[in-house]
Amino acid sequence: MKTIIFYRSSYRGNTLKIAESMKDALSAELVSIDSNPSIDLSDYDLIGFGSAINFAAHDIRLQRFVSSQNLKGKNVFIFSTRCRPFLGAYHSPLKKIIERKGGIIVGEFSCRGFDRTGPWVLMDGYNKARPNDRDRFEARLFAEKLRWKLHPLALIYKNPVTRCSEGITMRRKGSDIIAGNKVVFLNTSTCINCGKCIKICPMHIFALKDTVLPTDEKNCIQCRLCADNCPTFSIYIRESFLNGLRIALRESFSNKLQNSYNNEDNHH
Ligand SMILES: Cc1cc2nc3c(=O)[nH]c(=O)nc-3n(C[C@H](O)[C@H](O)[C@H](O)COP(=O)(O)O)c2cc1C
Repeated sequence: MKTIIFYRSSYRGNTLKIAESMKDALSAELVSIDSNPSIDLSDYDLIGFGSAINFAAHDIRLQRFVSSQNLKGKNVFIFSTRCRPFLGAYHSPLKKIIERKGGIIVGEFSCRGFDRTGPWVLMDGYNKARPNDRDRFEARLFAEKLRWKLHPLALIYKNPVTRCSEGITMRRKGSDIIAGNKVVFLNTSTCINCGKCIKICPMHIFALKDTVLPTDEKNCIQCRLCADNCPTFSIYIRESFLNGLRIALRESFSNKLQNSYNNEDNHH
């Protein structure tokens, strides 16, 4: 599926982070509209447009760029980063332009982005460190889902095949498959089974069954070595107070964590 993503990310590069995650998942070309691109879109099966929300709508330059394109019959998705916790009608102006140009909107995505303008200066910025790993993970899932939705065999083949092996909780999110349950989330659609996480995890929570899976996530200590070293950003660790508590209890009242750490042969 030939895909191109146009973006503008002029404030902090927030939207670019999201665009890059989508680019990877869709094997897309990524083009900044600041380079004044003049590209014939007739060859493309899917076209993405994304920017910050600036004053309750997509960046005005992106809106103008979209207005100048011929999108007749084209599948289009849009995305944004924004400061406000909820999206509301922020996407409406761009959606109207796309519809006017004959495009078909097949998906939309938005997440929060760091903002240190206006009142947020007082607290040295709002949405600190956003988009974060989870936002990028969600962006990839969104893109994967689009890929499946637009697959020529999508009607017959409604969900991607699960590469599940016994004993692993599989969580369905839309049509994407995530292995793991509460702590370690592995996007099996994007995982390339390189085994880097198996090698790097000090707690030996990953194992190669038919494919790489987090088989022992209860022993995860949230060190993030796996997520930070995953070449396809397919791992997300849910850091939470409860998980911190679980680790502390396991460490204090049993030697399960120590055993897992010491057991070099565990699951390899
Ligand atoms: C000039 C300006 C106007 C903005 N207006 C809004 C707004 O109306 N609503 C909102 O939620 N965020 C608003 N923001 C926050 C940006 O949408 C947010 O920081 C975004 O992630 C920036 O993305 P970028 O780094 O890709 O440009 C505004 C930021 C700037 C700089």
